[in-house]
Amino acid sequence: MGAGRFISLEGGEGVGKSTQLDALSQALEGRGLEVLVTREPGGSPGAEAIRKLLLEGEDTRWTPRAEALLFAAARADHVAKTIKPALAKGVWVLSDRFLDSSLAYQGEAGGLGIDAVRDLHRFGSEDFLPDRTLVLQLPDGEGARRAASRDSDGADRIGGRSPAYHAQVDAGFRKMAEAEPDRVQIIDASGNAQTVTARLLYALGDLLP
Ligand SMILES: Nc1ncnc2c1ncn2[C@@H]1O[C@H](COP(=O)(O)OP(=O)(O)OP(=O)(O)O)[C@@H](O)[C@H]1O
Ligand SMILES: Cc1cn([C@H]2C[C@H](O)[C@@H](COP(=O)(O)O)O2)c(=O)[nH]c1=O
Repeated sequence: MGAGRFISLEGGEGVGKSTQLDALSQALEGRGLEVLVTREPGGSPGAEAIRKLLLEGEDTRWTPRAEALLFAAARADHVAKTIKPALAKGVWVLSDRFLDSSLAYQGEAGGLGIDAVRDLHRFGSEDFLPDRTLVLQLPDGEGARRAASRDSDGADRIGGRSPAYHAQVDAGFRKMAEAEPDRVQIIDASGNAQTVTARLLYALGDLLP
């Protein structure tokens, strides 16, 4: 049994994370790896229940602090019940969003500060981190346009926040890549899906068996 790896795919709304997770899991399975695709908020029964609390309803449903705590609680359950058990079996775990979404959305754009949100992760998930975090980035507004044409029923509680909020989210992801360059890498998400998948595989080259 080879070592499992934990990879998170990050970025703003509609940049192609779900599309790329499907393609990446197929590419990794094609290399003989066992792969589990999961997501945040969610990925375990308890965390999926918290997902509904977080994404449904009015923007004012939760205070910024309560929102950050709910994300951290969902993540703690996801890590303990899904991610760590899979890694222990040698599975490659690919997560649609993880900690860096909380750092960018709640910490940077939400105004709580990156350090405060990282402290919640230290407590909730013992600072458990991905082996690699790949942040998909598109020119301003492009992801929102893709998401809008996909979602005929409108955005969720957080996706529907202002363009200024989402611009700060993008800036937050760039800060994380600067702060932790070995773990967090920005990937150009423009061009067709196959081209983007090739960029992702290249960025994982040193981890592949
Ligand atoms: N490379 C691409 N070029 C053009 N359109 C794309 C590309 N990749 C994905 N799309 C389309 O853009 C839309 C958003 O893609 P996707 O759902 O994968 O993004 P996401 O990052 O998972 O979104 P969200 O953050 O809202 O969950 C979908 O309609 C998808 O088919
Ligand atoms: C993990 C995480 C997510 N969010 C936000 C980002 C999106 O607006 C939604 C999740 O929706 P998706 O379609 O499944 O991407 O939640 C956040 O604000 N903080 C987080 O930690």
